[in-house]
Amino acid sequence: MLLTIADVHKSFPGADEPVPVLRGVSLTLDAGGTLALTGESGSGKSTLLHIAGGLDRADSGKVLLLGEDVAQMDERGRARVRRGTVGVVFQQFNLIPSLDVAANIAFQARIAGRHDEGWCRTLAERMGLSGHLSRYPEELSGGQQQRVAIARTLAAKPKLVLADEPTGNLDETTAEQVLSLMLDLVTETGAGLLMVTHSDRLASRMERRLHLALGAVT
Ligand SMILES: Nc1ncnc2c1ncn2[C@@H]1O[C@H](COP(=O)(O)OP(=O)(O)OP(=O)(O)O)[C@@H](O)[C@H]1O
Repeated sequence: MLLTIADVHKSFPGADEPVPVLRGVSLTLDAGGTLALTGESGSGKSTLLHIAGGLDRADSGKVLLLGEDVAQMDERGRARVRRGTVGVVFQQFNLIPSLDVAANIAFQARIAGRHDEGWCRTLAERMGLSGHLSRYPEELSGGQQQRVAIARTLAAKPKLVLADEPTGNLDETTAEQVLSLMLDLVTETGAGLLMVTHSDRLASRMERRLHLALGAVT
């Protein structure tokens, strides 16, 4: 199993007392599997995604990433697991404005020590970015920028891809196209994908779907 989350609880500090955000959430994700996470605004989707990838820590429960319990790790341990296993795609593309497309795509893989020029070229081709490699992010459309962001994440060959509304800033047609590319590539690389989305249509493209309401799976 790639990811196992078992009975995870998480609260954030409130004005008087801690506010529970996740109340005993469990899920599993296989390598090569795709899981959509839906739910109302504030239901805890992003919090769960962050905990799944070791970006934040659960108060209690288990978060097993390839068998290692991330929930019990300190910040250093979680950072090691993140670098080795996890790739994140955000709604805001978060590209580096001073780097061209080729350098943006290679950036995370270089940091992780897993840069592979051939794989970067393949990703750029598959994402329809080959003709834009020496352009800068500000010279690209939103859909192109998000394709760069996805290529950058996949360039580091993550085993778990976490995506927080990755197409939330795109129009519906572009969103569908970008999601198709991401799903193809994730499936081909054998990674698992956990994606937060507000869109029923996009969620229906994933193998499984989990709905959160008030911090619990319904
Ligand atoms: N760092 C934080 N400190 C305090 N409260 C937080 C923090 N992060 C999230 N919350 C609170 O936790 C709740 C769940 O937030 P979360 O972002 O996980 O929801 P979401 O389902 O992803 O919402 P949206 O769809 O609007 O992005 C919200 O009430 C939010 O205000």
